[in-house]
Amino acid sequence: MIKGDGAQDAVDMLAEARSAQMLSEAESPGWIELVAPAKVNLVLNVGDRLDSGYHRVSTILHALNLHDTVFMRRTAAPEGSGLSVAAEVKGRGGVSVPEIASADNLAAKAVALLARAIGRAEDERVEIRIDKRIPAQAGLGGGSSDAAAALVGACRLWGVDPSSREVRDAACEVGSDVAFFLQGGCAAFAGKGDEFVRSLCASKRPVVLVKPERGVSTVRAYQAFDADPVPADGAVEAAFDEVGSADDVPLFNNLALASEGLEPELSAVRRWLEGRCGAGRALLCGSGSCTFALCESFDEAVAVSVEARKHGWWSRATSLGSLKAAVVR
Ligand SMILES: C[C@](O)(CO)[C@H](O)COP(=O)(O)OP(=O)(O)OC[C@H]1O[C@@H](n2ccc(N)nc2=O)[C@H](O)[C@@H]1O
Ligand SMILES: Nc1ncnc2c1ncn2[C@@H]1O[C@H](COP(=O)(O)OP(=O)(O)OP(=O)(O)O)[C@@H](O)[C@H]1O
Repeated sequence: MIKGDGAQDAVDMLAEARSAQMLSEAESPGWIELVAPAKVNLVLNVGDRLDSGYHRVSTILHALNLHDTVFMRRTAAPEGSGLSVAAEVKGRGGVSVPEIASADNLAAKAVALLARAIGRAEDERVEIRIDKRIPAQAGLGGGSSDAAAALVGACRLWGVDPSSREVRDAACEVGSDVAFFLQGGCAAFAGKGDEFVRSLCASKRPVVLVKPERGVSTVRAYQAFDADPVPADGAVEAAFDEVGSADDVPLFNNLALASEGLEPELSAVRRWLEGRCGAGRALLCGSGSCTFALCESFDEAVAVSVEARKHGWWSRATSLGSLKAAVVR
């Protein structure tokens, strides 16, 4: 639900109070707290469709300081009951969360996959609680980041090495963006988006995020791309191979046109942001429906965000950062 400025402030304050309550809960024995950052794709260069149905991509992803918070603990379960994983999601800071059944939650799926991969057969219950500040179906990778954080959390609870092959394989099986969140900062990935190529020097640049109410399904965006593919240009390929710093990456996303075709409001958001932050500074986040724009200062990002909310759009001022899925407490 989109709210006006005053209502938004009240919701933010209430969310912080509730969050503090959850933190003290997490401080009780057995709970660990993890950070699960959002991402943007500075470059998303979609190529051929592979036999697997996935597309070959070259992408440069960057973590944001906007993040979900994931709480986890394990408790004993009756003998013979095996492993059960329960995940619960609560929207924070004005983010409304779709109904996600525990078994469908990407964080719960990731933990179950890892247990299978390492042959863990204890009778136990793993509980996951997610404070969600990253909107869903936004192209910000929220579900994927929660999954990466849950993998890191399970490693801590079970004494598993988070850099092990089993963790990497479980990440790739859950989704193509998950591997990035284990890496964090700014990094180039290839394959279906899950093959690490190299790290780039991360930026701290302020950004503003703007999302219309409706989301975009990633599957539908790639289908629309196939119906009318947009080729990458040579300069983008060179940047993918050579640029060393996030601040020097030229923004590019050849999936954006397909998403804009599915959701015409996305072009309006992009044009509106270009008018405020400058041409070439605004880009769709992955498959959308969120668009980000690079700003000169945090003050500018806040001012644009306040304006965007007046249009009924969800918006946040944040910045690029070096976060990755990690235990914080
Ligand atoms: C748009 C991006 O977010 C950019 O980082 C990713 O490419 C998508 O990442 P994701 O949400 O983790 O996507 P996945 O859960 O792996 O895939 C969802 C669906 O998107 C399509 N998909 C995804 C990645 C890819 N390289 N090619 C695809 O065609 C497939 O139809 C797939 O079934
Ligand atoms: N923990 C989770 N958080 C958010 N969505 C989840 C989660 N687990 C499962 N989902 C499902 O995944 C769908 C996509 O959610 P997500 O927020 O990751 O989208 P996205 O930002 O477009 O992803 P991406 O950028 O990786 O394409 C949601 O519609 C929801 O049904």
